[in-house]
Amino acid sequence: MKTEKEKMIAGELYNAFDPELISDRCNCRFLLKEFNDSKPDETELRQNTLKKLIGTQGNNLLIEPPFYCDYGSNITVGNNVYFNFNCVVLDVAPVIIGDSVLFAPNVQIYTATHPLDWEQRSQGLEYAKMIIIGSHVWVGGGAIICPGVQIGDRTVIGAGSVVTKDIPTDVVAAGNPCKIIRTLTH
Ligand SMILES: CC(=O)SCCNC(=O)CCNC(=O)[C@H](O)C(C)(C)COP(=O)(O)OP(=O)(O)OC[C@H]1O[C@@H](n2cnc3c(N)ncnc32)[C@H](O)[C@@H]1OP(=O)(O)O
Repeated sequence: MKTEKEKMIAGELYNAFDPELISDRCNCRFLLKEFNDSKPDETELRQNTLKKLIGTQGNNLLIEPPFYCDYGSNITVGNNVYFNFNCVVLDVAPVIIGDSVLFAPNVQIYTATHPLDWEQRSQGLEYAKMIIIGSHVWVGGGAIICPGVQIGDRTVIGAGSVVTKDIPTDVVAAGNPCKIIRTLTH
């Protein structure tokens, strides 16, 4: 039988108040506090904390505090990834980010979702859908990436967008809901 954690990662309905998950979130919050309370010149402390916090990371991950996430362990980032101030990643399901990706301030990445059926919601059951962001993507300030979305390589997402559906490679897309506004030729 699957544990609640295994169900969560697999995108199935799970109980978020399972003791193992509560403990994982608590550990994550201690690491976030250490990171977010660090001083600007405590580079080594920040890097060491990020190594413990983020599941898999390439070289040169740079995150401006404050940063928030649910588990950290479900985040995979490639090389040269940058998060500006106040980004939120609800990594209930995996969040996979490619190389050389820029996140402007206040970007929010939500894999977490809840049943639309109120009776299921009131039982405390929830689920999550994986998010994949390709390489060389730039996500503008305040954008919200909704559960299950994939964003293709080299694409630009405009500030304030709500990305509810997949966005292909090599486009500029913006708005709520986020739509392609032009194609990029390189
Ligand atoms: C790490 C960091 O990133 S820190 C920097 C933080 N900065 C940002 O977040 C800025 C993000 N930049 C944007 O959102 C820009 O508007 C861009 C990149 C999307 C502009 O892309 P361009 O292709 O140059 O779009 P352009 O300015 O020509 O606008 C084209 C149309 O899209 C609209 N548009 C542009 N940006 C947006 C947006 N964010 N939301 C909604 N509509 C938009 C324009 O109003 C215009 O509409 P119109 O044709 O009806 O007049």
